[in-house]
Amino acid sequence: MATNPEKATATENNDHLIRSEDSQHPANLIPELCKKFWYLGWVTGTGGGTSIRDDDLVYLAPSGVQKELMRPEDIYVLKLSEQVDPKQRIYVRAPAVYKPSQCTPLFIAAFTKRNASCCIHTHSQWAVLVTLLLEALPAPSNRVFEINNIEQIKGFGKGMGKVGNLGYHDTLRIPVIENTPFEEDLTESLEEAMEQWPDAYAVLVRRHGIYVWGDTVAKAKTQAESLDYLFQLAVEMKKLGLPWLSDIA
Ligand SMILES: CSCCC(=O)C(=O)COP(=O)(O)O
Ligand SMILES: [Zn+2]
Repeated sequence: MATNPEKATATENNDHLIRSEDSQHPANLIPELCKKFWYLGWVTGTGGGTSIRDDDLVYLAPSGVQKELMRPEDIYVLKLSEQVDPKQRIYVRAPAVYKPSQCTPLFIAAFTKRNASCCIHTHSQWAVLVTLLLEALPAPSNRVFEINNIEQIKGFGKGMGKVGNLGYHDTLRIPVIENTPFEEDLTESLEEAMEQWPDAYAVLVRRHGIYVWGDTVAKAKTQAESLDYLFQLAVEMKKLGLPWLSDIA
């Protein structure tokens, strides 16, 4: 069932939460990152977005805005510990003119279920193409992207809370969930995929894009970049008739 959020209000203005001279402050970093992601084709036409958690505070973009043109004053802030009902979010800072991102429950899932500090949602065409290539396969192969023996796989951690990164010969697996008409209705299947694939740092959404998270903003960003590289490579490999999995020792 769609739970399209209405305009959110905060009890107090709390503008100090989004005003900082520090370029690394989430309210400055989210617009900065989204600008970079727009140039990569990840947040085209208002799609996609990024959220950052700093301890209990979660920083979110508004819904339906040009993500590359956002400013710190457009950013929503909520306290994770204050959320009781997902349909009645409590914001500690909310811009008057917008609604919060439809991706809010999905970002929150990455923070609560994975203890992530950053979650990036892209509408990258490479991610979408990979889900389309997988769609043609029989179940359950159509529900996971797998690739091995490619150097860029080393860019991924072994799993949240685990030490070290994947090795060159390891197989990187990214689960795929089916799209829904409303973004927030993806939450249940995203959470199920997180349960089923505890070491995954990302979930692909068929014909839609991807959610990628990390223990830090830098890890979420570099993993999103590594994935996009691998998806582009995978599409080109498919065109050349090359397999994504190989048994090179
Ligand atoms: C053309 S974007 C449709 C909604 C979507 O998939 C998305 O990622 C953006 O949601 P938001 O509410 O953050 O604008
Ligand atoms: Zn989306």
